[in-house]
Amino acid sequence: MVVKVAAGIIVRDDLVFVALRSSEQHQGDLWEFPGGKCEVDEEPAHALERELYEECGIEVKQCTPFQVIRHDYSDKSVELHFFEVSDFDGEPHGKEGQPVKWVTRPELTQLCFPEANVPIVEALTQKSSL
Ligand SMILES: Nc1nc2c([nH]c(=O)n2[C@@H]2O[C@H](COP(=O)(O)OP(=O)(O)OP(=O)(O)O)[C@@H](O)[C@H]2O)c(=O)[nH]1
Ligand SMILES: [Mg+2]
Repeated sequence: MVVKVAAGIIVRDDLVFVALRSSEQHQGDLWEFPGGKCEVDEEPAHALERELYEECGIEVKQCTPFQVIRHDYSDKSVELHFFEVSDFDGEPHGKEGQPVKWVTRPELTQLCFPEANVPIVEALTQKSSL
């Protein structure tokens, strides 16, 4: 079974917002682009809006599909729908108590992300992206 996930690359002033996954979560203690699992029959864009409100307290106003990545972890297969979120209401924060930060795109390469995110970090650190 493949788990469908929506995740948001929240961008403002050329900074990107990232959050730390808790140690209890799958791929714990790694940085992530906030988001979560789609519910049954839920469109990824809808899941994105719901999850970013739940986890970061923002209302998405503008988002663009960025990349879809299918990845098999040893314990789980995921299909990650990444979106660029370029406009939103509210100030993103760790609404569930998770550590968060804004980083420059080059700084993304210094952080540990789940394996599935490697192509995303590469795309974001290429000069012409976003
Ligand atoms: N949100 C998010 N999940 C990611 C990323 N990369 C990645 O492999 N995942 C995987 O996608 C899956 C779903 O994410 P999630 O744990 O955030 O789901 P959720 O918010 O619904 O969480 P919950 O099950 O704790 O309620 C996890 O297996 C996680 O390891 C990422 O950048 N952001
Ligand atoms: Mg989540």
